[in-house]
Amino acid sequence: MLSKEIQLEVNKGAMLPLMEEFYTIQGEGNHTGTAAYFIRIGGCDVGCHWCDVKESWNAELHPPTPIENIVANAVKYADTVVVTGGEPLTWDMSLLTSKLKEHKLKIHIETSGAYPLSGTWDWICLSPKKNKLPTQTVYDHADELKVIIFNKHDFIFAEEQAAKVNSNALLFLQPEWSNKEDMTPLIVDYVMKNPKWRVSLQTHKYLNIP
Ligand SMILES: C[S@@+](CC[C@H](N)C(=O)[O-])C[C@H]1O[C@@H](n2cnc3c(N)ncnc32)[C@H](O)[C@@H]1O
Ligand SMILES: Nc1nc2[nH]cc(C(=O)O)c2c(=O)[nH]1
Ligand code: SF4
Ligand SMILES: [Mg+2]
Repeated sequence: MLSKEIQLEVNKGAMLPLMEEFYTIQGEGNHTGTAAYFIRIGGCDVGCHWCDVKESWNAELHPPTPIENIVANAVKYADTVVVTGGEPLTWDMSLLTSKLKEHKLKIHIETSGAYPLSGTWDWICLSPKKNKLPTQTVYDHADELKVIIFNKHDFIFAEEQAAKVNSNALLFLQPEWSNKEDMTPLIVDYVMKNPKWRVSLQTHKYLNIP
């Protein structure tokens, strides 16, 4: 149990349950291959059965950390920060993103969109989930839509989500990692037949980097 004072700071977004921070190469989506500092914030109740960071789900396992400390680390490494989780929009991202902007960092988010958009972002990657569909604000502001393909039905879900996202969003299909041998060939065929989509791979896993 957090003390009342700390809980209030977390509610404001002045402290956040930090799981890990690491400097690496963005492995997925439009910015694949580019250096970025990742900030992984704990807490997610979406419950994807194939989630590759289930350790992030329980926010209580991750220490409430002042955003000043998070920002002080980020500025040492890169000019681009990727905020991920867990589900970062569980929390109010306004204070974190305004502090990062004071240091002129480019700020990207990886989100399921399950909660309303908070914070100010240079790039929003929306990866929608069937269990808890995105809120309208995230569909409206997403820069890229990245749908995970675990089975054939997910192509139908991908088209439904593409119809909901704003018309400027870039469209990506990404194989679910444990099923990639079966799904990647289907994605390749699909993108050749439907070239508005692009292939996204989790390249950091092939490179054995975080
Ligand atoms: C771990 S999530 C954290 C951010 C946010 N909760 C979300 O789902 O977008 C980061 C990205 O990894 C993707 N992802 C998670 N598990 C995956 C898996 N097993 N295979 C492929 N992509 C996965 C998510 O869809 C999301 O795009
Ligand atoms: N290298 C690398 N790229 C990523 N892109 C999105 C990630 C995430 O977990 O949000 C991720 C990650 O965990 N590692
Ligand atoms: S929404 Fe993201 S963090 Fe949450 S369970 Fe799904 S993939 Fe994992
Ligand atoms: Mg990841």
